[in-house]
Amino acid sequence: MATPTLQVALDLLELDRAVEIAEEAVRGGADWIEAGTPLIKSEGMQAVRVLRERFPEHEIVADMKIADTGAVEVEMAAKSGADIICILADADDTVIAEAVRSARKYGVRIMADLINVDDPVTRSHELAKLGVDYINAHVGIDQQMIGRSSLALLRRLAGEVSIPIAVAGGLDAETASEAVAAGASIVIVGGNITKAADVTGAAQRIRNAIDRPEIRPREEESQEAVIRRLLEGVSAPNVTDAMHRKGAMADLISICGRVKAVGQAVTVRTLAGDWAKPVEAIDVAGPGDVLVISNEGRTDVAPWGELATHSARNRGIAGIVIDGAVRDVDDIREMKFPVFAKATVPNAGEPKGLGEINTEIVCCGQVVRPGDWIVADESGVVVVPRERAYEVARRAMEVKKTEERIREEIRRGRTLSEVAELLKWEKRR
Ligand SMILES: O=C(CO)[C@H](O)[C@H](O)COP(=O)(O)O
Repeated sequence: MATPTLQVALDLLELDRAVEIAEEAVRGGADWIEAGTPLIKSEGMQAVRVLRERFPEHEIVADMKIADTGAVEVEMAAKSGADIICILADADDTVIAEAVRSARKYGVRIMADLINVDDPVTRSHELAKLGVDYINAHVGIDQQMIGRSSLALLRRLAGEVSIPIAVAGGLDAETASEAVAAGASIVIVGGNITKAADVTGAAQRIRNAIDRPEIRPREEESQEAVIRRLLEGVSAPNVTDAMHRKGAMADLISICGRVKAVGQAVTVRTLAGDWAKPVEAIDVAGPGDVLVISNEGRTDVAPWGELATHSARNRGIAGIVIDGAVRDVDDIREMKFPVFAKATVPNAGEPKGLGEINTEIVCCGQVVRPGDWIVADESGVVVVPRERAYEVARRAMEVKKTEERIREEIRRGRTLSEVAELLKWEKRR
């Protein structure tokens, strides 16, 4: 078997950063360098020209995702220095044929990207007949976030397609290894190299994995377990970033400081100071749940205190969120239990039993339904609608990874404004 090719996809907006990351990735063993679609949209063909100039010995891939005017776009990329140019596999045959004719004229190759193609096997046969050089079994970044897998797509194609197959979409060292074992000759990796603080190390790990592919048995994980694992690995700010700055509850503080709670909501609506329903909800909730209590936003009377916290902890409850006040703060702090409240106040109310458990509530400005996911840490509390939990958890993890590289660049001496090119990206109107 020929050595698989490792292609690093530079899906950034800033050319200087992209070049620096490419240099580090090449040191880690990347063979081909891709000007990713966002980079091309941000910097135009200059991105391809600069990469060509800086990496004369490497193949440069221009991920144009061509949908129309195949000849013109191939010509642009070829004249800028690309060796391989990407086209959408579901572009019309007229576009593909023109792109291929143009590619032959300029001595470059065409890679067809199967993103969103309904019948990838039939389309791959057609593309091969049209003269395309490579097929890319690609699951796009947004599609990955809802759980679609590039490996599953690759496995449908393996053995069916006569031209070399590339694979792309959320690959890491483990899945890259599986991709080679499943028949990929080109492994395309974006975020899991380019977002790493140590880009060279990340590329090296993937290089080793594809040079010596091995399949390790995977443990099946339920979707709920995946969501929990991902959310436990990110912060509340990562989560609201992933939700376009939505979902954060207002005015809450962490009573015990640096603690974290992740879990599905058991909701409680109670009347000011009536602590019967909050305490009954401890018995309704299971291990790993978060009690979210709406107390009419009142901060002059506490429906929660030390004994309730003790009981919740015994039951394995992950945390408590109260649209109101708590008391016995010194004891709760000793327990280091995740309690988030608006205020502290010494007086309790009475257990009258008014209110309800597990209905939709509004807590600190956010609608919370039973089963919605809660992520709470020292920055505050975020609600994730249960039907979007998997996607948001995946996106939050991507936010965290992106920050890892930015943090590294700041550590090396750039300002945040420089890294993000804030002046360039100020909104014009
Ligand atoms: O073409 C792309 C997105 O449309 C990406 O370059 C491709 O998906 C590889 O990046 P990642 O490994 O982060 O998925």
